[in-house]
Amino acid sequence: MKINGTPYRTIWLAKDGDCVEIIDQTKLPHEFVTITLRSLNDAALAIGDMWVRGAPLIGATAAYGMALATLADASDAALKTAYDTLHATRPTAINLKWALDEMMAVLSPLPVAQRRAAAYSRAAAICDEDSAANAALGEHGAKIIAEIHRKTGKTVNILTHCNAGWLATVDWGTAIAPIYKAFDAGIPVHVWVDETRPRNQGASLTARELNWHGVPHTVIADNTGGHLMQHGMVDLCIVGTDRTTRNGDVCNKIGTYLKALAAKDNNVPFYVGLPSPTIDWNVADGVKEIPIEQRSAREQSHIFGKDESGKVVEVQVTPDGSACINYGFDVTPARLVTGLITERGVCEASPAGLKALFPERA
Ligand SMILES: CSC[C@@H](O)[C@@H](O)C(=O)COP(=O)(O)O
Repeated sequence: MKINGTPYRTIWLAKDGDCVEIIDQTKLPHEFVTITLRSLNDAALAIGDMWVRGAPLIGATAAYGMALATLADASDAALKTAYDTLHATRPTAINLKWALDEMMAVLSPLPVAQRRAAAYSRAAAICDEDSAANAALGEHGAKIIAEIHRKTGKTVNILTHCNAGWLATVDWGTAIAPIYKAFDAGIPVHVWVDETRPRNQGASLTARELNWHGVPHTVIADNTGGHLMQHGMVDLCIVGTDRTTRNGDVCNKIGTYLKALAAKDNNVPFYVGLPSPTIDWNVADGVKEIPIEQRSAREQSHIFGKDESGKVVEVQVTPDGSACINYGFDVTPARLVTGLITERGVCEASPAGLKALFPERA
């Protein structure tokens, strides 16, 4: 996507052909800074400390992390260390394991001397595949938005949670890709952006990228969505996901479940955008089986923002001594999901729906 007319992806190979460049998302929305990753450990830090985040981008960064590891050592033992190091960074997004497994499947059978070139080639392909899948799911999802506009003749109001735009992927985004495609096709849209405490990915990242693209949007406190839905101010919800089970349960940023409940109560369609590497075919019951990341309590007790002088500062919002807990994700059961928007089309959030689109996985 473009930033002030310049096309960007969220991750790309540096000019030297070895290092990898990323956008430091911890600095957004106030500063645009890129970081050069030079080693396996840099890639692991980038994922763990959320310089990059969002399930597809976590996967792409892990793939390049494996490639960076081969610069130092491409032996079987070194690959295993790289796999384990990267896999331990964040537990919930299945794209991480998917990308690592893809890399291992390509690298393990090769002689050590051929692994480095093969690793860079597969990592680049994973990035291209993610971009293409998201563009395709965007086209499918845009048809849903277009249909609502055809029926109402009015601006389509879409609520989204967290950041599932191009910053969360290699390009295009998942939940936001349909919005970009609809907007670019001239359909009038307006996005309600949940701020998404505690890390504020909505307020800082979704708002930032919608703003870059010129898409009309309004940032709301996380608790506002239900009220808007009761008053007919939301035509549909679209969110992303970090892991969707073969039954269609959707794990996504904490607070997604409450939005799905409110949507159900108000007959607002609730869609989920996802490229197929986000489907965990090994898991059926999302509530029971998906590991939910718990991050530092400091992300709950403190908040970053820009002060009057333009300096970015961190302030404490809770009293000294109050305990905080920070669950990163929750699971929305399939029964609350209207449909899954994938690169192959839209399906019901159910085993049958997913099997129909991905018969080779049945
Ligand atoms: C296209 S991204 C889908 C999800 O990864 C996104 O909605 C999300 O929850 C990201 O969480 P984050 O903790 O910022 O990595």
